[in-house]
Amino acid sequence: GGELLLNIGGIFPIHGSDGWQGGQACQPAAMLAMHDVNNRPDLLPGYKLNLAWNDSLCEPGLGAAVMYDLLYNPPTKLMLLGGCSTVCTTIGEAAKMWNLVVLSYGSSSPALSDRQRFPTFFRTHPSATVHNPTRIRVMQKYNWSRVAIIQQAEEVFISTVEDLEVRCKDAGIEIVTRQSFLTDPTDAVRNLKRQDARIIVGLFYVNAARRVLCEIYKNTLYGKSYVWFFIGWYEDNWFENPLQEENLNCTREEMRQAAEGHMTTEALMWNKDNEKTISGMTAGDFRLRLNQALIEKGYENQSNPVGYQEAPLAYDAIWSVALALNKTMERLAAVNKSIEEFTYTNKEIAAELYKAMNATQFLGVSGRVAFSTDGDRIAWTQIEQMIDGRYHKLGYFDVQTDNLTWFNREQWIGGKVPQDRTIVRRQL
Ligand SMILES: CC1(C)CO[C@@H](CC(=O)O)CN1
Repeated sequence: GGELLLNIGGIFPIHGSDGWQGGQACQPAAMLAMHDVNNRPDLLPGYKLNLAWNDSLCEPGLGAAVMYDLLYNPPTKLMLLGGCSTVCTTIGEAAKMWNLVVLSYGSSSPALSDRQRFPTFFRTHPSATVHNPTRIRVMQKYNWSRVAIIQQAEEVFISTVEDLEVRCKDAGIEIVTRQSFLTDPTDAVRNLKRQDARIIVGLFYVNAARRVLCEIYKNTLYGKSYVWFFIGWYEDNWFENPLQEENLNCTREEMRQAAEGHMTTEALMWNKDNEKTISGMTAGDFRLRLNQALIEKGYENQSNPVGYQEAPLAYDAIWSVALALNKTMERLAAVNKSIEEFTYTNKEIAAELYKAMNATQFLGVSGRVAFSTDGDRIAWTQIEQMIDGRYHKLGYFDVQTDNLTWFNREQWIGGKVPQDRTIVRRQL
């Protein structure tokens, strides 16, 4: 009691049906962090962090209205917390008019790495381009220098492929063909077959992935001569889901056959379970507390809510805000200034808040939290392979140290690594 409040605004995608409703698990995770940072006597002494938030439904227009409501109503907010990519591209571009740092726990769009458009934007959620150095590293491990790409025509995948093309060129890896489709992948997959593609990177949302997989089966673009790279954040049994409802004319067994052996890449969002983090919790401890919080919110099976996977990113986002505010208050005190002087036109304090956020470095429940100069989360990735219908961890990759941890668990049909092209044997 009696402490002054440090106010921040929050925008969470909770309801709605478009995009990602990750606020369902991320808002409860953020509240756990609010409780924890406010119970730390060494953080924000004399103050309490206060989060005023509302639901964006992952709709940019509504997200903008929520932001205006937060900014045009007292008290002054020191920073904004954002959710999905579509909302953050709106909020992130507008925030500079109020000199506000925006920190997102749930946006993967590569477009958000543009410091010209988003000068004060940071994210604890890595960009979708985080997969690309990992894909290249695995290709190099198996000497694959001739690959193909197939993607859904969505902004996030278009900009991810552009980044992948640049990296392939730098690595001397030839892209024999790049196929894209809007909703029906039939022609795109058939063209892959025609071009004799063997090592193929596929970028699409999970419902499109099921359609691609069925086409893979029908074109026999699977088995010992092919390697597919899919995205790793689909739900585990994603290819056994409602095949009838999406009028896929492949049986469960055919989908399993086509899926056997494919590899996936994804960003690590949960730290190794046994490591103590800045809050004193391990990621395992956090999981238990999150599950309890979700049960209290009425989610009977705690992994039910959207955003469960990303919850550590929201928890660590609040810690990032608290640490940045703490550092800013110390630096202002040293020149006899106070954070209470902050207004939406005070560029000096805004610059201090930006510098503090930019320098963030701590071990959170989502792993090491640090930002690139573009405000992007620097994250580890993990590589898995579908073996006998189940995902097996093959290894981890840390792009910062170019360190690939490999468990040698991969399995190839016939025990031979697939080739990236047809080998023509000269008749002696
Ligand atoms: C890994 C995923 C599902 C990618 O999309 C993010 C949502 C978004 O980018 O809008 C949430 N996390």
